[in-house]
Amino acid sequence: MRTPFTSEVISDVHESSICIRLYLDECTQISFSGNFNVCSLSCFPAQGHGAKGDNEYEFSLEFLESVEPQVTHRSTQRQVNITVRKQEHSWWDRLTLQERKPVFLAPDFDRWMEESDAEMELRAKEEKISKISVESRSPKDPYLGLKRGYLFMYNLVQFLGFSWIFVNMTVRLFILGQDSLYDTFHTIADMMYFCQILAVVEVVNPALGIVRTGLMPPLIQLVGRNVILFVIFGSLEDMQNKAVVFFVFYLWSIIEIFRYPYYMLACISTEWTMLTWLRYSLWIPLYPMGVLAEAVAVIQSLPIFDETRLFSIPLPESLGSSLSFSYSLQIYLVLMFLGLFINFRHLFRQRKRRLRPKRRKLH
Ligand SMILES: CCCCCCCCCCCCC/C=C/C(=O)SCCNC(=O)CCNC(=O)[C@H](O)C(C)(C)COP(=O)(O)OP(=O)(O)OC[C@H]1O[C@@H](n2cnc3c(N)ncnc32)[C@H](O)[C@@H]1OP(=O)(O)O
Repeated sequence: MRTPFTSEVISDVHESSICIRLYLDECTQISFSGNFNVCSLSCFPAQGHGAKGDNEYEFSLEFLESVEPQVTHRSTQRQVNITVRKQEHSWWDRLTLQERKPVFLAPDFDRWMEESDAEMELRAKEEKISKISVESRSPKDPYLGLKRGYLFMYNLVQFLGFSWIFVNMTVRLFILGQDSLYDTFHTIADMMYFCQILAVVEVVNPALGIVRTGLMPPLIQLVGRNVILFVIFGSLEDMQNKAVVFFVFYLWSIIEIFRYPYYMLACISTEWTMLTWLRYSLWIPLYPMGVLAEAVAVIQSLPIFDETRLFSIPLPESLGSSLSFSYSLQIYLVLMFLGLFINFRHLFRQRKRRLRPKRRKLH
């Protein structure tokens, strides 16, 4: 008697069954004959026909617990798959009675299942079924192609805009060194104005149901950035040649050169794992750094607003001449950290949802 396999038998274990795969050596055809034993000791006798003629083959395994006598098997030219049903549906600590597994036996970890995997698998199946039933109940959107085309173009334009900003700032930093920090505004502001005005679309999109996300996080981001860009930098010439402009613009642009391509791929139902990871991870250091840089800009602008009285609110003479805009900005400083907290929590949830490990595919 010989074993029908070359070097190893691969097996995988599920709650209710075991699948054993034999990789055939000289056999081109193999058929199992006779009955397989009940209880835990199973003999697998077979007749094979191959290059070396007809041969009898056999191997045996003593399973940890009892198995059903009926065994199903399917043969191809390269391998035989034997499925053995467990008598009781339960999770086994190991496959064989003997603690050391036979040398010819190797687990197939791609298909191996443990109790926790099975639960995950069940949950994934339930989620899939409920998704399919929701999809089948909701009518197909006739404007889907149009919406996707519009979003793709929007994201492309933003990606090009922010890439231009990022590349321009990086090149200038390399060529001019520290000097480049002080005239960022004059070289970059027009493009940043364009991108940030266009970003109004990001609040309009969820409001019109074009993208399925909350209104608040993009609104906080839009208002937050535009206050800094238009009110702090745009209206105060004294702020425009400060180094903080460089840090604010650079931090904004780094996140966007990953976020917009991610959205572009989403529009064509494509996903690159690395890009998804970057989109949902880079914000962890960048968002607090960005808000910190913005807070520095606000703090630096306070004495300038006090001095210039720009945007100050006129008061009745009895209360003094006017209320400096710097008071509003001090309240805004508190709101900024509240906004950071709301968006950080939102992005953290999004990250958990998007980077959830994908379930292993079985069979
Ligand atoms: C009432 C107003 C109060 C104002 C108070 C003011 C206080 C302000 C203080 C805050 C200051 C913040 C200023 C900002 C600073 C910085 O930017 S610092 C630099 C670093 N910044 C970041 O890291 C933030 C980057 N921004 C974002 O991540 C987002 O813009 C977001 C608004 C924070 C979250 O976006 P959201 O769209 O909700 O999440 P996503 O996971 O990205 O998308 C959800 C789904 O929607 C789809 N989608 C969204 N947009 C698009 C699009 N343009 N095109 C295509 N698809 C889009 C996306 O694919 C997701 O779909 P699913 O995957 O199917 O869920």
